[in-house]
Order: sequence, then structure tokens, then C-alpha cells
Amino acid sequence: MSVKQEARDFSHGRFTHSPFELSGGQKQRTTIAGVLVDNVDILLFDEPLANLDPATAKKAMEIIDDLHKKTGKTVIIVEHRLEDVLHIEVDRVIVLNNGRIIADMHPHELMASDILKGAGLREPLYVSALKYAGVNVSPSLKPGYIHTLELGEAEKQKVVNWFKAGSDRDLDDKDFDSEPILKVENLNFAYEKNKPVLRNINLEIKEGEMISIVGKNGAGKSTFAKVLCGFVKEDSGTITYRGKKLNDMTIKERAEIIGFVMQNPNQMITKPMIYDEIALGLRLRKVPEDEIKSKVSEVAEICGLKPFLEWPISALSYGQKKRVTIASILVLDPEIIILDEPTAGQDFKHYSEIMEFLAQLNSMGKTIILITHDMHLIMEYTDRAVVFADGEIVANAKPSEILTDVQVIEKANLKETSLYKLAQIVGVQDSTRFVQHFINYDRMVRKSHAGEINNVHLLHKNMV
Ligand SMILES: Nc1ncnc2c1ncn2[C@@H]1O[C@H](COP(=O)(O)OP(=O)(O)OP(=O)(O)O)[C@@H](O)[C@H]1O
Repeated sequence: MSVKQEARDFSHGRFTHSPFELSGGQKQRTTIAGVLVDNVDILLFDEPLANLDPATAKKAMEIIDDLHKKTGKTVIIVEHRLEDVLHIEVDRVIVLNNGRIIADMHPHELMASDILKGAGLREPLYVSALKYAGVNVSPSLKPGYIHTLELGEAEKQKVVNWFKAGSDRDLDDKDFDSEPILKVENLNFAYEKNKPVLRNINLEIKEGEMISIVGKNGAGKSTFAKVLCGFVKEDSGTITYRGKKLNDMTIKERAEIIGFVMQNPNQMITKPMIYDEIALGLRLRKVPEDEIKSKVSEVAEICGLKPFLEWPISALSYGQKKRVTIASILVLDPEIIILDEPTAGQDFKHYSEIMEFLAQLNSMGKTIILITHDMHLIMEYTDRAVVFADGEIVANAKPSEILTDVQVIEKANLKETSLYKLAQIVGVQDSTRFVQHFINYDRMVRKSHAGEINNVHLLHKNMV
């Protein structure tokens, strides 16, 4: 197959569509396809997987691998999603930290080392699980990829023992018996007649929940958020907020209740200077300037933007702009915050800072809805995942249940977690419980490091 044909297939023939009609993931697919069209010697992919749903990301890596094998071109992939890249085999992984190369080695060696953790990067989940279980992860286990992993009986037994020792003590669900803060009933929406984008959506969200919305590219996740905020008007159905009908409220009234951080920061930012952008909403609400100053400064601190407050937006990277848009919503202190792909394009340090900050806000009662393709994120931070596929909700359950449900994974373009495969390798039948055990254990470990984010806690006592 020619490179051009690969490109056409991967873009799903969307070369003739306007970019404005495409979902975030559809745009990303089309961009990758654009690179494939040029016949060059070196292919450099800069975060090719950002915004792609897990199954499409897998396909993107297979296409890149295939191109490499067929054409012999040199391929360089720059990514934060290491575990997703390692779906295919690479010659080496180069780890950069503060502008220096701190590792340049085969994935087997890298996983056996502590380099990723030491640099504040995320290890593949099965590698973390092996280390939590006390397995001595050496290159001889071939730990670079889950599909090459070779565990002996002793190592398997260690993982099983780790699972058994903890699984009975695993935490129960948080109890939310309060009235829903948001209730969506029989919601339908289409941008164009006879092309439904949301079909009969029914969903309840309880006050204080932190949930994720996941699913295929183009499934209608961002559109759903836009309907909730009133940016587009539903064709039918009702949305209630604390029992009051939200449908009849204006965008401005809804913005007092729901803050929406959009997927693409360039669509949100309107001011040339960072300070002014974060202050904008408060100024529109006629908050006094000295109060604005202290609130902007607090939020900028959390979002790692304090040193840049007097900078022009144009000097920021995509990830930094994303943090500006998060800051500009957080500063308004809405009751419900919807974040569309909040961590796309963030390195693990900023990912952790943003997510720990959101978790803190949530623990103080804010309701948080995260639209994401990051399966690690949903396990690490959310207790419930709502799965969209082709405009419908196809599942609504705990992440450990979703990510071990082959049918849902298939329907919604998700990807089973490597923990599911690890459970199979070591012979644990109940893979859902195994994944849940990892989630609980990992949260406990992270909690024990929580001292590092005390400043966030203190800051937000005043804000919430
Ligand atoms: N302004 C628009 N006009 C017409 N169609 C649109 C418009 N915006 C989105 N769509 C279409 O609506 C569908 C749902 O898009 P939406 O952005 O809600 O998906 P999504 O689930 O958020 O996808 P992704 O995960 O890729 O961000 C897609 O098929 C998209 O092409």
C-alpha cells in the first residue's frame, strides 16, 4: 500500500472536510495523515497520540511501525504516552530531563531501572505493579513491553501474593446518596438534520463526584459538554441542576454554575497577556482589582504559571496555554467543572500537579467531570467512568470494570489496561479485582507522597 493510501485510510477520507467540523481526535488523525503524504527520509512525530482514543492510538502506532518496516525510514516519536508507544517495538528510548539526555537505552533496560520514576515520569502500569509486588524487574524478564514479558514461577507467585494480601482489604466505593447536582434526561442533539450526534442521553451526576467521560473520537463527548454549558441548544430532553431546569438558563447564568475548560486552548484564549486572560472572567463580573490580583496569583501558583504572569500568551507552549485556560476557569470558582482533555500535551509532572490539584478541589466538594482518552487518568483519579460510543452512553461503571470489559472496550475504542494482561499472565482469574487492587494500592502510595502538594491544600482552603 502506498504512503498516500495509508494516509487516506488513516484520516478516514476526511481530507475534504472543514477542520471546524471535526472532533479533536479527527483533527489529529488528519494531521498524522498529512505527514504521511510527504515522501521524506526522516519522519518525526511530535506527540502523534495526543487527543486520539486508545484504540486509534494503537492503530496509529501500528501504522507508524508498518511504515518503518516497509520503507526503512528513520522514525523519531516524541511522546508523553510511553506505554502507548511501546505497543510497538522500538530500537531505543531517549529520556530527556531539563534539556539533558538522562537515558538512551533499550526499553528492557529502561524498565529494569528507576530512571523513569526518578525523573518524575510515568512507568507502564504493569511495570509499577511488578515493582509494587516486590518482583526484581531485571532486563532478563524482558519487561520493555507487556507482550515480551517473561515471568518465572517465583515472580508470578509474588504478584499473586501481593494481590491476595491486599484484595480483601481493598476500599469500598465512596457513598453518594445525595440528590444529583446534574440530571440529564432523554437528551438529543444534532448539528445537521438527520445526523444525530447525541442520542437519548440519560445521566445523573452527584454533588462531589469526580467522574470521567471516555470513548471513541467523534462519539459526542465534547458536544455533550457544550450542550450542558448552553453553547449549543439540545433538540430535546431536559437538564436539571439541583432540581431546577437548566435548559432555560442563559450561557452566562450557566457559567456561574458550570465552568468548561475546552479541549483546544487556542479556542478559549482572547487576551494577549497571560494575567489579563486569567483575570478576564473576574473583570467581567466587576470584581475589585486588588481581589482579582490575589485570586489570579493564587491560581497561577497552582497551575505553575506564576513566573509567566506578565508574559504574552504567544510565548507559551501548547501545554502552558492549556494551563492558562484551566486557571481562567478555576479562578471563577464554579460548582461544577468540566475539563475536556485537561492533561493532553502535559508532561507527567504537570499532569500530576493538575490532577492532584483537581483531586484536592474535589475532596473539598467540587463536582468534576473529566473528558479524557487517558486510561491511566481514569484509574488514578476517578471512581466512575461514563463511556460514549456513537452518540450514546454504552457503559457507566467503575474504571476497573470498564477496562476489563472486552465488549465495552471494543464498542468504544478503548484499550484493555496492561494490568488486565498481567493478571492473565500470572493466572489471576478475577482481573477486575486485580485492576481495582492496583488502583487502591497505587492511590495509597501516591497519598503517602501527598506532603509534596501541601501548598495546594493550603491555598485552596481560602478559595472553595
Ligand atoms: N461544529 C460542528 N459542525 C458539524 N459537526 C460537528 C461540529 N463539531 C463536531 N461535529 C461532529 O460531531 C461529532 C461529535 O464530535 P465531538 O467533538 O463531540 O466528539 P468527541 O467525542 O469529543 O471526539 P474527540 O474524542 O475526538 O474529541 C463528530 O462526528 C464531529 O465531526
